[in-house]
Amino acid sequence: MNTDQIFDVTIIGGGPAGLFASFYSGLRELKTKIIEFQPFLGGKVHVYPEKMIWDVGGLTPVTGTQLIEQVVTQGLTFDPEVVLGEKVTSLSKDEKGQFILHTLSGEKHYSKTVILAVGGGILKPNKLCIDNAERFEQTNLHYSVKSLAHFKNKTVLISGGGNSAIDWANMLEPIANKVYLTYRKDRLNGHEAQVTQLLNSTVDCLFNTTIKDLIASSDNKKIAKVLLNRGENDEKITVDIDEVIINHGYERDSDLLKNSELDIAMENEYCIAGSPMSETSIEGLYAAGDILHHQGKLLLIAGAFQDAANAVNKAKQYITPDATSWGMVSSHNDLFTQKNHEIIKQMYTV
Ligand SMILES: Cc1cc2nc3c(=O)[nH]c(=O)nc-3n(C[C@H](O)[C@H](O)[C@H](O)COP(=O)(O)OP(=O)(O)OC[C@H]3O[C@@H](n4cnc5c(N)ncnc54)[C@H](O)[C@@H]3O)c2cc1C
Repeated sequence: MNTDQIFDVTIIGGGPAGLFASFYSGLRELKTKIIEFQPFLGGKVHVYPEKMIWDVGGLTPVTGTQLIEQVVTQGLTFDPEVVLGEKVTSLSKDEKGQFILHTLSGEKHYSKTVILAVGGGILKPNKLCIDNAERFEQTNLHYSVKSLAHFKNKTVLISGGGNSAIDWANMLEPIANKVYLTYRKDRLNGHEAQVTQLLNSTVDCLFNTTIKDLIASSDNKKIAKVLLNRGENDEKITVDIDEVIINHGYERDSDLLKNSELDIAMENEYCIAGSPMSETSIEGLYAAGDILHHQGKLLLIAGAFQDAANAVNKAKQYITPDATSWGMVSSHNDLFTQKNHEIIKQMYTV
């Protein structure tokens, strides 16, 4: 990879916002690069691959996995350069006003404009604070649910009392043999309807308990039992389990914004204070998706798409001031003539 090339637009983050920005940037005929920390594209949706998503306009309910497939395919329509497994650590501008993106690997990337689509930063699940717990991560200790089928007819213990833990408990209840929920407090901390559903279900809620120890199977490969402590008297409870799911929230790595020498106006510790047109306080630097706050913000994937298109349109006009303020709609856009031709041919070829 030649990182000396100057791109028109470099998008940091390959979630829904970054991928739609990539598609739209291609539609506006901008030379585009995406840099993503994870070894895969799709962003935070990977946290909930099997959940149903209903509120993306024009899509009947899709699973997280199906949405990822769609946004990745769309995002790659115009063959952007994609750099995976790379963390952008800071941003600066050179004397010509071009952006330099500094990365953890030491590579530098150069761009006329940058779109920050970094969501809430790099998400790392808070791990279970038990010595050597990580050895079970290859077998039956999970920090997310990748496949509901994996838990079919199993005895599952979920640790956590927030929305995600409650959600997984409700989703796994009809599939698993038995679901336990351990939570350190005496009351759950989730949406009312979901909490009511959980409390009226067969899920066994073990309030005021915390995981004290993981007891291994005889071959030492899996967790066989979980030892819980209850309340101030340290009452001990042992639960036989097949699978353990930990949902203790996420640590956010937002080093990029903290380390950058550009004075990017922030709304709070995590969100960029931008305009409804996705502009930031820095010329040529735009933002889209969860990272961006503005007056008309819709904190949904649907809102991320609008931010992304606005960011690209602004980038286009920054580079070419007399360019139109938005791109030609796709149904009339000549860019798609060849692609449409191929699709129609496939549709009508028996
Ligand atoms: C459990 C759950 C359920 C949800 N359900 C829905 C729903 O039903 N409908 C809905 O509309 N929304 C839902 N959301 C919210 C939705 O997932 C987010 O709004 C959406 O993912 C935001 O997209 P994004 O591209 O802004 O950020 P993200 O999806 O967070 O993507 C940001 C990407 O940037 C990368 N990145 C961050 N920092 C760097 C860096 N320094 N260098 C390189 N890469 C970096 C990250 O690795 C990540 O891949 C849900 C969220 C959760 C957690």
